[in-house]
Amino acid sequence: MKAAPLLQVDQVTVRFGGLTAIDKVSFDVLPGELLGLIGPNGAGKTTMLRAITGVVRATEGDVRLAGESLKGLPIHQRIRKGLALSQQLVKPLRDISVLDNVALAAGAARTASPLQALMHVSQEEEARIGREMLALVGIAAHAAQKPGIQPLGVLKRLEMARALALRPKLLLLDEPLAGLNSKEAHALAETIADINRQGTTIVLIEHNLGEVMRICQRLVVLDNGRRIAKDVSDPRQVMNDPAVRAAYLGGDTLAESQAMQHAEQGVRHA
Ligand SMILES: Nc1ncnc2c1ncn2[C@@H]1O[C@H](COP(=O)(O)OP(=O)(O)OP(=O)(O)O)[C@@H](O)[C@H]1O
Repeated sequence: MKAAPLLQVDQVTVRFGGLTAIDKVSFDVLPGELLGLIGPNGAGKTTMLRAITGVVRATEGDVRLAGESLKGLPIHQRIRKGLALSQQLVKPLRDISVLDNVALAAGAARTASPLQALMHVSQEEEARIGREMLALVGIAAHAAQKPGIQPLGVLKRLEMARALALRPKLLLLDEPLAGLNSKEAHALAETIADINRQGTTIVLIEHNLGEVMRICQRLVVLDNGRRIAKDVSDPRQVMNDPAVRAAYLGGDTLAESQAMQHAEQGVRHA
């Protein structure tokens, strides 16, 4: 029997004034999955993540986590229910250590505000979770250092560790590989696959299609706010779908043709 979906996005529409950024999009995420959410620039990927986490309100439709509707819930309550978003822009607290940044997030998972998290009694437990998460994302050696001196690759991993410290049922990753060179991107993609193998369900937004196809089990493709491409079991087949090729190549921007190149390299190397 097929497992019940962990996340159900049901006919979600998001409008900004006259612009429809998401148009009646539906998809499910199964427990344990690593699902890629892809599409060319402006397709609506980030808006979809924001609608899931409650940063923007869906104009229509519903999002359910473990069967429970999130309609009307503010961001912090959605986090309590098991969502965590790791953002593209990395913004750690610069004056405390890498470990304390993660421990603070672990505390915030159990209290209502960052201030309460700071004063939380079981700081040892939070530090333990912090160390565990830093090891999981591969930056345990940086625990005592300040974020200010860390390269982007480490900061991206720190951002991921902070999201994981919330012990989410579902981790949403918004372009984690952006700005990294190909070697760093490959290594971080491997870490994301590892996090998934160790039990975290993940939705990954990413333009680096080679890495997406290497690590994702299934893809949802957006274009102009709509879902395109059939649901196929092999993500590498998705790039053969004429609608997907047209969506990526139709824009004719450098980024999009690079995306296709990445995809083709990914298929060759897989
Ligand atoms: N807060 C907002 N107000 C008005 N329009 C918005 C807002 N956020 C996004 N949009 C518009 O919604 C559409 C989808 O944008 P979105 O950022 O979700 O796309 P994306 O697929 O994440 O793109 P990219 O890959 O370039 O990050 C775009 O036309 C964008 O200009």
